[in-house]
Amino acid sequence: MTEGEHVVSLDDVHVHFESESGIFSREKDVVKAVDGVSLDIEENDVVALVGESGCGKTTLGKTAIGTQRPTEGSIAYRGQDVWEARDKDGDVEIPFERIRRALQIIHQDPGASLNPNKTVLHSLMVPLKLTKPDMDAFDRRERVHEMLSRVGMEPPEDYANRYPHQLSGGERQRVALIRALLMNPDLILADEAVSALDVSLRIDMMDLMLELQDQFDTSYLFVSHNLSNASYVTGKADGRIGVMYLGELVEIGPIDEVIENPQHPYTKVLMWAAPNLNPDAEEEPESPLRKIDIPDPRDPPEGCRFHTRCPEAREVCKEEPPGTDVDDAGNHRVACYRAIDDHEYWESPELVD
Ligand SMILES: Nc1ncnc2c1ncn2[C@@H]1O[C@H](COP(=O)(O)OP(=O)(O)OP(=O)(O)O)[C@@H](O)[C@H]1O
Repeated sequence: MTEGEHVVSLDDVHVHFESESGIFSREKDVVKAVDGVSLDIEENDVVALVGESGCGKTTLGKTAIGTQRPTEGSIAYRGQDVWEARDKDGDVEIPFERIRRALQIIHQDPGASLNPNKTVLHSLMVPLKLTKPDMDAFDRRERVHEMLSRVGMEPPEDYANRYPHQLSGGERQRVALIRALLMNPDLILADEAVSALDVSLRIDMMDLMLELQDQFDTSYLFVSHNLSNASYVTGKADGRIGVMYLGELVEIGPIDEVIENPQHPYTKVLMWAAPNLNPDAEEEPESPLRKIDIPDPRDPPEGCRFHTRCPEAREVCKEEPPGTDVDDAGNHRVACYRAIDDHEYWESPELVD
């Protein structure tokens, strides 16, 4: 990788979905699932995206691994535009096939991505055939057994011969993780990958992912509606947390800074809702939101999208969307006027409903 090239770089990415608004209507509604997000993912990075259901986390994650085409903006893998590679447009330095292997996913429901009619051994041989075509069948089998032992599935010979339905949810998720890792990826999108597991298994799975990160030299993009999980995994890995609201990345920064010094009022709301991150929660039983309902993503509010619910909103927030302000080190970004000391926000009247 030459200097300045990130593993994955999203530049002003928009993903808008069109849908018919009604049976008799010819009008198209547009859902702005992702709206103007820029994000760089580095070597051995851990980034978690958090936010309420429907805020665009999965869509942004899929865009980052090249399975969702942006409607505007670009995504590059090690400097190569992913969709130009896919379309064989211009000078393609990294073929799409290589990019697809480098960018992997594990889903919330690994059962859905494992073939129910194939044994664990069969499913795990597939990536090895692709990445190590010269390896013979005996060595492949050994490698699969070694990986099963590595994730605690002992005896591996037994697990290798099982079908997905003969595994628990946690075991299936481990197989999905091994399968992704055997592709030698540079980035794994873990889309709610631990959400379906019970709490102790969740921690085990997150620990395992981080332990294997060093061995496999990969980065992770975690998508989670649960701020506690996201902060656990990024805290352990010294990673970053990105907060999404209605298609926008409203705050991103190193985990300690975001949790200890949240800048966006929406990040503070998410923390209020995560009791283990907010020791004062018992003293603050009232939700800090002005309104509970999330606005319709087909018709997001003008100005700052959060102004309709924000406890700190002022008249000026109804006008221009706030740009992202960056701290001195340039690594904690927040899209809120409150981050700018001399902004006219501070003179603007409070918003009353
Ligand atoms: N293929 C699609 N066609 C139309 N709309 C879509 C499509 N995929 C997602 N959306 C819409 O885009 C918005 C963002 O969805 P997305 O799944 O990315 O959010 P999310 O934050 O991951 O939510 P969740 O946690 O519920 O999965 C939602 O309003 C969703 O309904």
